This record gives sequence, C-alpha cells and structure tokens, in this order.
Amino acid sequence: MIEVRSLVKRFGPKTVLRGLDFSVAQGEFVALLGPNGAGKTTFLRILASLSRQSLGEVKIAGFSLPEQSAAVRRRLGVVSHLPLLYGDLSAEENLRFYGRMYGVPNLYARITEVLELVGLTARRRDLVRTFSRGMQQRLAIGRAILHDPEVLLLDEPHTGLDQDACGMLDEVLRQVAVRGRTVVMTSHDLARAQDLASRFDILTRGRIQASVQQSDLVVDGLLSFYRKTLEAGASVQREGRAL
Ligand SMILES: Nc1ncnc2c1ncn2[C@@H]1O[C@H](COP(=O)(O)OP(=O)(O)OP(=O)(O)O)[C@@H](O)[C@H]1O
Repeated sequence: MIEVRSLVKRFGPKTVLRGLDFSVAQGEFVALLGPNGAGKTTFLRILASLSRQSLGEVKIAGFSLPEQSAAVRRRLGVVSHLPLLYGDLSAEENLRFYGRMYGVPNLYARITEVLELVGLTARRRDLVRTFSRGMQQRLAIGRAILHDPEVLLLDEPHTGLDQDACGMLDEVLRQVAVRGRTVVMTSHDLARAQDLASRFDILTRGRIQASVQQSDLVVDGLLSFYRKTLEAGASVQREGRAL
C-alpha cells in the first residue's frame, strides 16, 4: 500500500532524510518511532503530500507522489500537528465540507456517526474556534476517518488529548485496523504504540534503522528493542562507520 525508495529530504544545506526505504502492506499498523528531530514528521508530511521529497520514489496505493497527489489524497486520512479545521464553521459544517469534497455517501448519517465516535455530539453546531485544543484534535480525528480512507497517517495523535479522548482514539484506531485499513502513526508513547501497532519502525539519522513485528518482540518488549536500536546507532557513529 505504501512504497518508499531512496527518499531524501533536504532543507537548504541540511539533509533530514537520507535514502530512506519503507514499505507497508495493506492492513499493517506501523508505529513510527524515533528521537526528537529524527525526521518522523518530515517523512509523514511527504506521505501526506503536504511536502515534497528532494529525491526518491513515493507511492501510495500505486499512485506516485508528488505527481498524483489528488488521487493519493482521496485515499488518505491525515491527523497532523495542525488541526486543519475552519474556525468559523461548526463541527458539523467542517465535516460536511470535507465529506462533500470526498463524495462521502449518506453524509448526514456518517457525520452523526463520526461525531458520536469522537465524543462531540453535544458540540455539533458550535463554532470550532470556541473549541479547546483537545476538542479540535477530536474533530481532526473525525475528519480524518470521515471518508473511511484506505490509509490513515497520524502524527503523534494522542498529544493534547485527555485520558477519555486517548481511550476513544485507541478504540477508533482498533476499529480502523480490524477493518483492514493501513495505518502509520508516529509516537513517543512506546506503551501505547506497543498496544496498538502490528509493526514498529525506528527512524534515526534519516533512515529506518530497525523494524520489528509485534509477534517478534521478545519478553522485554518494545522499550528494550528501541533502546538497543538507538545504542547500536550511537556506537556505529562513535566508531565513525557509515550508517
Ligand atoms: N521547514 C523546515 N526547515 C528547516 N528544517 C526543518 C524544517 N522542518 C523540519 N526541519 C528539521 O528537520 C529535522 C527533523 O524534524 P522533524 O520535525 O521531522 O522531526 P521529528 O522526528 O518529527 O521530531 P519530534 O519527535 O520532535 O516531533 C529537524 O532537525 C528539524 O529542525
């Protein structure tokens, strides 16, 4: 469903992604992990067609980015750091706008269902600019799943959510996964990632340094795998070997 080859992203003289390869099959739920500044958001923004690669090949559902971004966007749901909502529209109007853009069938019923799912039924007709940050995040999640996209991309989606909302999001993500959708989610919350994802990829120094399936995690789990990957990368760098 997602194929990335030799991806390079530069910001001026700074190279953030250095020949990154990444491949995700339909129905996989990949947690993309890595330290601050590793390039996770940069990578996700390229997949979401919010930013262009400097070099390399990116394909989603067989469509190439950036050339076929319109076809890709129809198949994507995105939760990014910016909620990408219209403050002067109500929650319902925001969803109606996106729903029409994506040609969602039975839109009114679907909006009702999604608002219920994200716990915003009581705020349905309120303007989004009157929402708290967490409520905006809830609505952004609702917008991302409204058209039942084949691929869901989420950049630290639990940030800013209270305990209830985190539980709601986990439930939404489990439902999405059960229905065979493909998910890529960045996170710093290893426990939560371990609970949700089927695969864990660790991005450091501009590449995927290690990847492990949920079923292959040993007893001491994801935290140990994560630490070992970062330590191995650091010792390679100390010895001056090319990664
Ligand atoms: N528009 C930009 N211009 C210049 N540098 C940028 C830009 N966007 C990101 N960077 C740099 O790219 C690097 C990777 O940033 P990115 O936000 O992708 O990391 P991240 O892994 O998502 O980090 P975090 O875990 O802190 O969210 C950082 O050094 C950042 O300063």
